[in-house]
Amino acid sequence: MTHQLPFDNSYAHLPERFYARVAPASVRAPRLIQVNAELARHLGIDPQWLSSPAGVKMLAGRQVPEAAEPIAMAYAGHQFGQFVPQLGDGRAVLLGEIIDRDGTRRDLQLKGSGRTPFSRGGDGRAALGPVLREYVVSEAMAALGIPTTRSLAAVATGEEVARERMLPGAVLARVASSHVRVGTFQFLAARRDVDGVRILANYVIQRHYPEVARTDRPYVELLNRVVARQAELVAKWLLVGFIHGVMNTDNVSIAGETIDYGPCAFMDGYDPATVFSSIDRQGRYAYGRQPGIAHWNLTRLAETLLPLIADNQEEAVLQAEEALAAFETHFEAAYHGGLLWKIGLSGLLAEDVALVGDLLKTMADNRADFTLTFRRLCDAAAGPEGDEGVRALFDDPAAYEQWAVRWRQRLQAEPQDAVARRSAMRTVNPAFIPRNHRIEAVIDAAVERDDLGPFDELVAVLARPYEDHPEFARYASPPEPHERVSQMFCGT
Ligand SMILES: Nc1ncnc2c1ncn2[C@@H]1O[C@H](COP(=O)(O)OP(=O)(O)OP(=O)(O)O)[C@@H](O)[C@H]1O
Repeated sequence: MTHQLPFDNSYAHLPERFYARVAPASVRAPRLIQVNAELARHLGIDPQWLSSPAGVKMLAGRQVPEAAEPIAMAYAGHQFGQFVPQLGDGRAVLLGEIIDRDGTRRDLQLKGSGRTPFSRGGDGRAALGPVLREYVVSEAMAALGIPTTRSLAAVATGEEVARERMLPGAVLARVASSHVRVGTFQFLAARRDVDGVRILANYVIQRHYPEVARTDRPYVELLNRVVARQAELVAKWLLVGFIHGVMNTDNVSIAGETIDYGPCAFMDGYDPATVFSSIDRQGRYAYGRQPGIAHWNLTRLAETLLPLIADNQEEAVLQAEEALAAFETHFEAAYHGGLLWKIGLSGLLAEDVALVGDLLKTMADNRADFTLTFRRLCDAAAGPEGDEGVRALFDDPAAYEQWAVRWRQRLQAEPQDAVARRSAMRTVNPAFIPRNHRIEAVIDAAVERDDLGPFDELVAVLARPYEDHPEFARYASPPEPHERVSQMFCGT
């Protein structure tokens, strides 16, 4: 373990037009909120050092480590369908890259660490609430097995930020397999910088998809890989009831990780039209629209790659369209396959898609809690004595019972030991998700009472989401009517 961070940087050596060199702003009185010790060790960083005054200074941007080459990355993006040619890290600084224990290159970025040349009118800061939200949800996603950026640490800055009112400020140390976004390609393409797009594409291939370098059509193969990863990612979101909330092209990671936990939320009662973001008035990013939006975003990526795919425009378009068309196949396979696992089936028969579709429809009609329904189905799969728990989640219990008759018949066609089936189902149906009302309570305690106890506890519960923790059963429950959070502000 070294006290010097083992940086090994690559992005900062790309052409200077891809980013701006910056220094994180110094903050007055940094105070550690949390260090993710396991992740630190995985990166070869001593968690004790990271928690020490020297480590906290680094996390707060007060002391830049020797081998760091801090930069703010440039990017553009379609925000709610509107193209903005110049966004970029307005409040984030990429300190450098670290090769982790598995040999994977990871970015270490400070989010909320001050103004950069891309800040536009913003203050470059982050408020404590959104930092805690991103920490909780990104770590929960990782524990659920969903590709995501990670949270290495959070520090309070001891300074206030001006939002709808004055709020305590914080910085999040975020780790990602890279921060290259669809918007990074768009930034270069919008400037007709084909050479830049090629350099970026080659960089991404080398970093994330080295296998395509040896193919005859590396750029269309790159598109194929990104399409497949995004399709699988969105399927995984749907399978746990996750709503990203702000699927702008600047929030689509080329590496296929979930990035930017702004107005995100997990559904309680199942309803595919659910929207949480207060600024998403049209429901553009509703739960059920996420696959279509992902495809739309990937089409924007494809447009930037056309000049690299083929000299002949028509030929390039044909190849790109073929790559984009594969989205649906990847998505359907991942989504339907995942749903079947969730109801205890591994083979796919023709009628299975309808069977699981009817369950979802019944859940929607009855506003059944998404997470609890599937978790309790694990017990019901072991025998009808488990039905009671599921039935109780439906306004009309008979609707569930009718479905369960068909389900049991279908289960019999795939004989399996009841205990084994229940155990297998419990590995894909979490008991704990970061429910919105719980996150709000954590933020409220931290911001209003300077009490981080609820945050620590929630992070600990969500680290093992597939296990029962009877002492934390209250975290598994949906909100009571008075606890329900129906809207999320983009609150930054
Ligand atoms: N307080 C702020 N000061 C300066 N720029 C900001 C601020 N808040 C957001 N931005 C910039 O506005 C754009 C959109 O913000 P958004 O909230 O989607 O991103 P973010 O949460 O800051 O970053 P990321 O996507 O890296 O998680 C980004 O370019 C971001 O850097």
